Amino acid sequence: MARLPEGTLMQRAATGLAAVCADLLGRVYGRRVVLLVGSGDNGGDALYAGERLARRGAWVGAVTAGARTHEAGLRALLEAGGRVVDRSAIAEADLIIDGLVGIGASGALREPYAGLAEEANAARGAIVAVDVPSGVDASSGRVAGAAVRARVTVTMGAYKTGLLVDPGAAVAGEVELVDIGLGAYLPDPDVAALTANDVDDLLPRPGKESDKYRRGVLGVAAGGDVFTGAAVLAVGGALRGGAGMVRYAGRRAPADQVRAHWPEAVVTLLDEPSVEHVGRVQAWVLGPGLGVDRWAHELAASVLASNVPVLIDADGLTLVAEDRGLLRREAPVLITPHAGELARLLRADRDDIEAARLDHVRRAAAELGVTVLLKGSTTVVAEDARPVRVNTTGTSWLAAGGTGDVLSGVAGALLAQGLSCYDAASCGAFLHGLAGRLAADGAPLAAADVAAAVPAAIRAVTSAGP
Ligand SMILES: NC(=O)C1=CN([C@@H]2O[C@H](COP(=O)(O)OP(=O)(O)OC[C@H]3O[C@@H](n4cnc5c(N)ncnc54)[C@H](O)[C@@H]3O)[C@@H](O)[C@H]2O)[C@H](O)CC1
Ligand SMILES: [K+]
Repeated sequence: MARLPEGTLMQRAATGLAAVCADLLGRVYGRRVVLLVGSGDNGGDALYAGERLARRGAWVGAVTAGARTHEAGLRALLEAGGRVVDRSAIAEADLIIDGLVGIGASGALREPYAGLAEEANAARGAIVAVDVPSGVDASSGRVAGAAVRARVTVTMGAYKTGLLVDPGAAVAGEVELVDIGLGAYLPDPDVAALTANDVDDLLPRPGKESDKYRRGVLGVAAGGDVFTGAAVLAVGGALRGGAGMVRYAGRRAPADQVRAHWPEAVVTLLDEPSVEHVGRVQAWVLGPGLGVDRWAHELAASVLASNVPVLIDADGLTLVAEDRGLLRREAPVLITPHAGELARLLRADRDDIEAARLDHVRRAAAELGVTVLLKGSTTVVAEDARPVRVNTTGTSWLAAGGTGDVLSGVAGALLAQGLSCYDAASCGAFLHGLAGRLAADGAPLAAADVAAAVPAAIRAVTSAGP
């Protein structure tokens, strides 16, 4: 990389930051801006942005929180007409710029930083965080104590992992990237996010020589006498996810429901808990609504005895948590737990998993020797020796019963079409999240709407262009 004069990167960062703040304020002249300034370069960014806003006529006050303050930045602010103020100014601000700490932070915010973060959160002014909201660990999204809750985070050079993964993502607000000319030098090589173009490249498409068998046949072993709907939703996801054919295998009640909803599916009514006579499939989805009784356990063992990839979800995960030996097989396994299910599998605490999702998803992949898709407000996919893929689509409206069953069907269909567990899981999560957004469009959705919106999501990634 060519050498840049000292301070150039910070000037670029401050210019981008000031532009976002000015946009948010609408009119800059006469508005009150308070800077929370820590002792490092994060505070420097805030001071130089404050200088720019002061030159445009804003009243700018800096609350200096650290033992030291970025000297040149403070001088620039004072020369532009800004001032140092005490913390009582926070409550009256139209805009608060959080420059307490950035990527140089370690551990929970100490005082007076923690108290300042709380005061800013309680104030009426919008908060713009510099690089990351202070209190969020930039490399993992962990929040160990107090954290700033930003309206917008202006991040420098590259998206930090902590802005994509909860709980960090939840307090980052809208994330604006400022290109400071570092290109691809900053991103964490252990974390990646698929773009629409990546998904477009990975998605299997039927060719001239395709027929329903060659496109990929998915087996679905799901649903029981209690949860018949899970079977219907998983099959629906699979049909919309592009499986050439779906073979459903199960008990009477769910089988009747699947037949009624999906005449396209080939239904085998099981008298015995075995899939031996179901016919050839290229992958299985095992578990949604299956139950956890002896019959379900035997059916799970029969599916896992096959030599094709298996996606395990919901009750299937409870069964393998009780009998981890079921996971010992040659063919690949993809598990799709939420935090509670992963807690049972790892004999860990659910809250610990929620607080450090990246660490736990990596640990699960390594310890269990399978691909892991951890569901939640940010879905993450891990496989040993690969970067964790963080899903960037999705919406809070997807937190609704049955949406996980649809995801199983979509990702299972991609497995049956020949994608690896890693790609099927991450493309499945991407499409499912996008389908959720399209289906919700700002209002509640039902899981069946998500399955119905999967083709529109596929069309959207296809037309995203290079
Ligand atoms: N890296 C780049 O190319 C650019 C970075 N920019 C900005 O600079 C910050 C990183 O600055 P740095 O000085 O390294 O660290 P911080 O300002 O994040 O914080 C260090 C400072 O804070 C104290 N501290 C650490 N942890 C805590 C804590 N838990 N509680 C209280 N105080 C804490 C520590 O003692 C240090 O004094 C980066 O984020 C960008 O904003 C520029 O944009 C230019 C390019
Ligand atoms: K910050």
